[in-house]
Amino acid sequence: MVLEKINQVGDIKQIPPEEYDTLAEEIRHFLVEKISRSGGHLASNLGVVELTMALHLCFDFPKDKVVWDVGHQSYTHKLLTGRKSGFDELRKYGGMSGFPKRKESDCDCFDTGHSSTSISAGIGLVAARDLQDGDEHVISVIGDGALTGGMAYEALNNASRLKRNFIIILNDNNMSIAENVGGMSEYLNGLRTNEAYTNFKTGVEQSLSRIPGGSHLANQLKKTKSGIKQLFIPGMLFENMGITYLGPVDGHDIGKLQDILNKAKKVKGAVLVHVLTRKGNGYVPAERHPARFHGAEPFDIETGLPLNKKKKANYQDVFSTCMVKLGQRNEKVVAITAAMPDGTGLKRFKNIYPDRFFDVGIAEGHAVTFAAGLAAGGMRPIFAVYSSFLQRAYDQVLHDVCIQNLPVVFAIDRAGLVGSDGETHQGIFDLSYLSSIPNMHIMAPKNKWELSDMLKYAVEFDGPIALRYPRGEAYDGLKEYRRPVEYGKSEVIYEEEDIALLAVGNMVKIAEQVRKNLKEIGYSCTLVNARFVKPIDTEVLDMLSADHKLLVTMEENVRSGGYGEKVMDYVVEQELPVKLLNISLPDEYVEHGNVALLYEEVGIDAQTVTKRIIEKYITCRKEQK
Ligand SMILES: Cc1ncc(C[n+]2csc(CCOP(=O)(O)OP(=O)(O)O)c2C)c(N)n1
Ligand SMILES: CC(=O)[C@@H](O)[C@H](O)COP(=O)(O)O
Ligand SMILES: [Mg+2]
Repeated sequence: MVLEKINQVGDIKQIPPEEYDTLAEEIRHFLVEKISRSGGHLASNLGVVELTMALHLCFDFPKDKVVWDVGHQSYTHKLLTGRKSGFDELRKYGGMSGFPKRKESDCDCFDTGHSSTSISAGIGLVAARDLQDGDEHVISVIGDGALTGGMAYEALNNASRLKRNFIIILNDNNMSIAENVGGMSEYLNGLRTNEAYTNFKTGVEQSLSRIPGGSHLANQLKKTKSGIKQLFIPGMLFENMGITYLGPVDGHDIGKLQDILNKAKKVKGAVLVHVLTRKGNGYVPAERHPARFHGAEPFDIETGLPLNKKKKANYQDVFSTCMVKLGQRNEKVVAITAAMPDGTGLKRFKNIYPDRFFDVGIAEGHAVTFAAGLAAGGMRPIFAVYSSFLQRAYDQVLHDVCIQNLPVVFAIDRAGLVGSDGETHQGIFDLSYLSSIPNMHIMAPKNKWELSDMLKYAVEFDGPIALRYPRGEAYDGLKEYRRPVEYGKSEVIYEEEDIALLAVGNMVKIAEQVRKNLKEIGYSCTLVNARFVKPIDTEVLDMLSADHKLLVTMEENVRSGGYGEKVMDYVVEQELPVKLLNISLPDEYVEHGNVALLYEEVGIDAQTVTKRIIEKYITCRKEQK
């Protein structure tokens, strides 16, 4: 086994070139085998095996720096930098992250997770290097999908001013998670597929070189600003911006990759190396279904089918069905995604109403302002977006939607702990960052029927409104509690005395279990489904504080700026005679791991909450005596 010889960074340089192909094959085999058990980002990683090997052959890590955009494709890099054994605990709590982490290795120079940051970070590393007279190479590896994100353009705009070497590798597999979209994708398609053009260009160059003075003419033409230059230089867009373009090159040919990277090293200023790869390369199911194998659940290697059969509908399935119905009922309804049509459940809407569906690319900020424009133009836009990805559109939500009080619906998916993707992807801040914005309204459904009811309510609502729901299986309990959604009103599910649990969204399910535990040991306990986080239901707080000793707020969001703090503000301001317990996440980042385990870690599982309530209740009683 060649892979056995790879135990630390630099080991690949001892491997003879004739063994490179075998090593690539073994790495693929290793990745498929490990990810089939742990789950993870398979297709993107299989696509960059040779590219990563070439990088490690041409550069010296950790002295040289590579920034992986999104970072979901960094598995081979981890493998080549002494982290082989980490794959047994990949994405598990306490185990190796699925993304680059500075704390994991000195070969990871910059943490990523959200898209389109690598060129900015790379330029920062270059500036730091130059200010300190360093001589290391800085390389940013960005995918064609990530190149749809606005930050990447802002960074390219800046990169043109660089005087010293900075290498941008465009890993173009002609795919985002789903099909890639937009003008840049079209442009890259032109560069990658226009073989006739490439042949024509070479032909013209060769013909010129045969006539006296022809080579000189060819070189002169390359230097002009004229349109004829197009005949010689692909990647004109980058060239015209002052960024040298090299390629396209076959990203599965290690020799060619080494040649082009060695050329790129010598360029003064920013250079973009256009590398063509195939997502899922070498594993047939992933080649055929790159979207399904983008972020794969554990699967059977032979068939490629998931090992765990889905038993119940996900929130995303429920959302998908509701969207189709809403689209049918109201032709003003339009749906927007920022490159996540599959994950958010908008694919069916896209297929049925293609004209009212917009995939804007990995461009959350643009998506929000685009939605604002649609709303200002009389449509009812629903932007389905992961909680953590909406973080980067804060100003657009405030400046473009909320100041104008426009009726945009934010369907905030993956709200709460998402699990294996870890700290960059946990959706635990949205209640805080949205609720500080005037005019914004926020709801959270307790179960799948309420998601549907809230979505209908939101589409009719005249102003900005968000509903947040978690990743995965939709709760199908409490079916009989389905009173109509009313502005700012919560829903009292069980009414007793002493302790009142006020739970937000999916925490209602946990609160049910907590209530059961408390009742088993003799406590009397009310359960309220908060429904609205903004505005909070003050009437229910007035009512509960009259005949309860303790109000317990429960939410899957950080404490600062969350529901519990809003309740506390009100209770304190009104001097209500009741004690409070705030169950929320600590103001910290939560690492990767199984969600049930993370619940225990952060103390929002039913058992821990029950224990904390009993302790608090006992203290309250003592104080009252
Ligand atoms: C801000 C943000 N939005 C959405 C995502 C989800 N996401 C992760 S990878 C990806 C597609 C990236 O495509 P590309 O850069 O081409 O990489 P590939 O998977 O094709 O290698 C998306 C949309 C993200 N990580 N960050
Ligand atoms: C890397 C990335 O940002 C996405 O691929 C993310 O991992 C998707 O997560 P879901 O599996 O929750 O759709
Ligand atoms: Mg891609």
